[in-house]
Amino acid sequence: LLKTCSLHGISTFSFQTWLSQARQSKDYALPNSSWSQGMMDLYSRFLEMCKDGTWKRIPSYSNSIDHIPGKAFWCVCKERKETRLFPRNMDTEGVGFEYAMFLNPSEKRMVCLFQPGPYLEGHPGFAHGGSTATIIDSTIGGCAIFVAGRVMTANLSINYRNPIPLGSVVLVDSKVDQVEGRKVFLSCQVRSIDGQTLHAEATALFIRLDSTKSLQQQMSSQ
Ligand SMILES: CCCCCCCCCC(=O)SCCNC(=O)CCNC(=O)[C@H](O)C(C)(C)COP(=O)(O)OP(=O)(O)OC[C@H]1O[C@@H](n2cnc3c(N)ncnc32)[C@H](O)[C@@H]1OP(=O)(O)O
Repeated sequence: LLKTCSLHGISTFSFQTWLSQARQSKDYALPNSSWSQGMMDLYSRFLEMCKDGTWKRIPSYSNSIDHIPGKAFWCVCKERKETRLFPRNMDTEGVGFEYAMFLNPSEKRMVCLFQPGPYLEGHPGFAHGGSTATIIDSTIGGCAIFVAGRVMTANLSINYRNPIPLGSVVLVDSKVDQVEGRKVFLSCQVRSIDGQTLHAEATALFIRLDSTKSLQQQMSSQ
């Protein structure tokens, strides 16, 4: 029997159930030697806030399926061993997307600590806008999935305000603003650690894929 919990009236899989499903895979959201002191300090600060249960650290895997609560339902193909979650597609630590996410369920909020590496370069010394879009989509998407279940990005609108230096650490802060039927509206800001520099801000629309059944009902009927 699947355990579920209710988040502001929305049925979601229990965090523990999902964790136990994904426990065999390598977790890439743990500190490694490429993380700067700023990244480590921010990570420690959020870990501290996890102690009373307000925030939850979100593990990160190289295969997309491992991220999905109730992954058996999502997995329309049998095995996808050759695929990789896009932001986890580089084997060398520190060269691409280094990131760790934390979820605040009661605020319907997901934050992502992001350190862009040298292979994400756009203009010399700065992160490519597409890499910024990727980390925003992943953070907002993770937030939407945890709050609403099976969703896909329908619209993502980004205003780039200040370039992100490669090797710096930024905080991607996203939240669900509104849920209207199958539509989940979210917003996001990307800021420097000290909060003084706004790098980007975004709004997004995600669509819940099954209009008739909750995830709980879908899993129960399998
Ligand atoms: C922990 C980390 C986890 C990792 C997270 C990774 C997240 C990554 C997320 C992604 O990048 S997903 C990949 C990019 N997205 C896609 O490829 C989606 C492609 N589009 C589709 O598959 C479909 O268009 C979609 C599922 C989004 C919607 O199709 P549906 O047929 O289910 O919906 P429909 O067209 O019936 O529209 C439902 C409602 O949404 C509205 N809608 C749909 N698309 C819209 C749009 N683009 N803009 C505004 N409104 C939109 C539509 O008007 C309608 O409103 P009403 O109910 O009021 O009539």
